Amino acid sequence: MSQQLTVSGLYNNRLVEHFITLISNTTSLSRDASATAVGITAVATALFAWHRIKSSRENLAFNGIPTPKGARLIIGHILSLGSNLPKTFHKWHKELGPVFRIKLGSKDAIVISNPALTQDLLSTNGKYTSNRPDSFALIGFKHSGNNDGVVAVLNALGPKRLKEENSILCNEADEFVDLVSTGENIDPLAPLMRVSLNFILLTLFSTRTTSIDDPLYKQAIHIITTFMSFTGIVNTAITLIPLLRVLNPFFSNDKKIAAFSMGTCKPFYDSLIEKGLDVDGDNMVKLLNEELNQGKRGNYDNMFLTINDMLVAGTDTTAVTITWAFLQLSTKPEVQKKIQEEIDAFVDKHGRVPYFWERDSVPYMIAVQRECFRLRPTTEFGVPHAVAEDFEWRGTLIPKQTWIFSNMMDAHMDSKKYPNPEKFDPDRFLGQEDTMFSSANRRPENRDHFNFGWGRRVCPGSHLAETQMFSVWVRVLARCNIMPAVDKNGNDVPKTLDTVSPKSGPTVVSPSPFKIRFVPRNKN
Ligand code: HEM
Repeated sequence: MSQQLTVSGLYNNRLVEHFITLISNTTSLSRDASATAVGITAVATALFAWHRIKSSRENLAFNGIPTPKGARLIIGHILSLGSNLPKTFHKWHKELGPVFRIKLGSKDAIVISNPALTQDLLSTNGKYTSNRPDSFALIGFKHSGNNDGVVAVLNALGPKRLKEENSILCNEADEFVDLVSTGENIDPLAPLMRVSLNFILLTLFSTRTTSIDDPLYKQAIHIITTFMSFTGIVNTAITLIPLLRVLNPFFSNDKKIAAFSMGTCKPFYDSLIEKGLDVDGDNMVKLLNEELNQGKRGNYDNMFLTINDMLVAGTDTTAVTITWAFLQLSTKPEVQKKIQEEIDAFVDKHGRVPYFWERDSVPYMIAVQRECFRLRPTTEFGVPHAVAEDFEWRGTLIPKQTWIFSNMMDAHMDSKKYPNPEKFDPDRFLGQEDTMFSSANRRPENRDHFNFGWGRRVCPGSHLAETQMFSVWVRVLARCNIMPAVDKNGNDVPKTLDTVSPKSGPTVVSPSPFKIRFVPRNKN
């Protein structure tokens, strides 16, 4: 026994030693002592080799990427994240630099803020960094790497097709203005969600909702917000704590989503698809069914993810972006006035407001849109990427399945790219005439902002989002002044980015409820 322990002692590893003692204690009871010694030595050698490989890999892994204090066994940094994630990450960036790593339950994650480094990690090394996390909740996102249906649909909805479909966007935007331009206090988020939702519903199924009380609206928004509630760093990380998953298998997001997908989403989508296939004229489900099912009716499971992707990724993103921007505009009458001068000049000449492809007639409005979007990103940390296989990045091994979050909040406050980043200064974007869509595919120094993500995963719906945002902005500002809400004595109750808190949790960060007014303009 003492001899065996001396052999194991060479390895200078308490765990291995303990393991060998354990085996030798049990085996030496029933076997010949020398055979046992050989067996134990073999096991110890194998364990030692495994341990050395593991520790040398661990030493190289994340070599040089700092990590904040406060990680605990099993839960990692979850308890240190706090309730205000952008603030916590900003503090960690200040302490540790533009790249740091954290543990979210059992998961390794990298948070990166510097745009040039993010470009290098997520675009130049996109071959390794373009997966989505296995356990990432959004079914559509999770599978769009393998199921490129949604990207195909969105490509089909490219600039040319969107020009043809422009009247749909304009009609929806006009209806929005008709509805809200009462001068009453109103929270614009729900009616703006309806604008985005209707466009997707009309394009896919040739149907639309008639109001925010329409059961179709309610059910669609229920599905979208439920999916969204499964996402977000903290929500997802908590479901990754192995112990909790063992105690309660339903703690796993996957199980919750699977139950929700089959029980709620499938019947909803099946019925929409059936109706979409029955109508006269073209729509996307007819094309999809032709392509995927050779036009056969009855089973549409293979269209489900594409449809879900479109609805979930395309509805609240755009609506939330416009809502944050209108909040910012509501306390900036002088900015609105300058935009309205541009729009009015166009209307005087052409008898109508400009379309998206005529955006060079409203350069100041475009610059203001970009500045609002910079100051309040729609997703604070993008949509996480996951590492597909171990790879070396700047002398550091980044292990397979590491998650990567790009910190949009900090990237948009980079004072080299955006001098005086805290200041609302649309002039910084004047002269950038290209679309956000083309800017999103440029090098970071030539990009306007980073809201549409990175590399191979860059948002395929950015053109649709931008066209829609344009239609709504131009129609609202042509007809209304956006003003603060008033209290019962008629006094303004101004709200700003500092006083309307973001609803933390899901990936898309919507504002807590707030009200503003759309007051019809008196052009004289
Ligand atoms: C202002 C509105 C929008 C914002 C801010 C936005 C932002 C994003 C971001 C940050 C990503 C992840 C990029 C990355 O992984 O690096 C993404 C992905 C995606 N977006 Fe958008 N998006 C918007 C509108 C839309 C619209 C209107 C659609 C289509 C209906 C859409 C469809 C998608 C899809 C399908 C993906 C997943 C792509 C993939 O995983 O390969 N998005 N979006």
